[in-house]
Amino acid sequence: MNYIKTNLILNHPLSFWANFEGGERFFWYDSTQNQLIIGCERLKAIETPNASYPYAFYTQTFFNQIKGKLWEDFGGETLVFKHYFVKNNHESYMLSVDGTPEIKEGKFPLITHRVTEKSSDFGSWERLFNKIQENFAQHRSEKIVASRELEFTSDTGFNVESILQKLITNNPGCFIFAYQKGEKIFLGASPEILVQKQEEKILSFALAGTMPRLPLNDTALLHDSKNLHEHNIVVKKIRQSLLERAKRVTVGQTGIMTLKNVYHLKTVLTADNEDGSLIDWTKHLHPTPALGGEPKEEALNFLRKYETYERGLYAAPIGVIDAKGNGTIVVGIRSALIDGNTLHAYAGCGIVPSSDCLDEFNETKIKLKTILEAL
Ligand SMILES: C=C(O[C@H]1C=CC=C(C(=O)O)[C@@H]1O)C(=O)O
Repeated sequence: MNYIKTNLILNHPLSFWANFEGGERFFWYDSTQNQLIIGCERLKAIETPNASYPYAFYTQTFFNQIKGKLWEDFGGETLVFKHYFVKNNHESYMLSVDGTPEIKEGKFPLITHRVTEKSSDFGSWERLFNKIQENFAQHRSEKIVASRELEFTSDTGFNVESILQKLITNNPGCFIFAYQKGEKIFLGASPEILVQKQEEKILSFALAGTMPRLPLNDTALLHDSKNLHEHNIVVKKIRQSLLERAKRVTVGQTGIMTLKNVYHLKTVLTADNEDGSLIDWTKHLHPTPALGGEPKEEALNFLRKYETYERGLYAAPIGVIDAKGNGTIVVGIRSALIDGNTLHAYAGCGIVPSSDCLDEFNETKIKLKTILEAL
């Protein structure tokens, strides 16, 4: 495809996004590299990212099949767009395949949304938690990542530009994403790389094990047996999955990732890519036991049966792939789906036999703050 490149300096990069109001569009900000990519107006869905398109936007739903109306026809495609805006430390430009649109500068004030929570049901969490403990008692699995969906409404609707700005400010070190199709927008700030490909180098984060960000918890987390167990299941599984396709795999030292409200245990794994595209690797790794459980199939069957709502793109692969096939796929956690005046927020946590029901419930509440503090 013949994309025309035009230098474009914007006072506010969201002006590009806002210019395509109501259309299909995606937003991607990698704060680790200070790189922003916005794509607007679907050109088409493609099978394999290739040199014809500067960037492809990839989403894969958590489960292969979608249940219910909310997530119907939303995600599960590799999309290329007619117009892109790219900004990094060196350049700021637009790429367009279909004429060069005029971009008007906009103003993007920060809004404080007044939201009402539909209900926060500890009873249903407790039932799910107890079912998981039964599953452990029957030796069917060793870890299951349970989640919650919460509904918030706002009489005035949701101002996506304001939410995105707050997500960026509040979450250094994270990947800020938004995908709009029709009336619905999925957005969030994920700290977790599922797989990153840079030529022949493959990288994946084992990110699991959490404590609230309070003094001394960073060191406590490194020595907490429940969290280390939860974490090591993920390290072991990702290492094994990488070894199935790569000869040399390196497991880094386990350390702490510090986020606005929580500490996580984090281990970086790297491998040499012998063959396989970023999408092949994504399909091979998803879901790690940081999002699904161990063993994978048992956890997936369990979650399908006992979680009462559809996960859609929550905890599922989402990211950007460039023309050379390099890119980053994160997992869509610390996220929400906005549908008109309703926002569905998601948060989960890894459950192991020694987990405590109330502690884990409280952990999901802290993780939900990523979204709630951006409203
Ligand atoms: C599933 C989520 O978090 C995962 C990522 C980091 C730490 C996690 C944990 O400690 O349970 C989860 O595995 C979520 O935020 O919804």
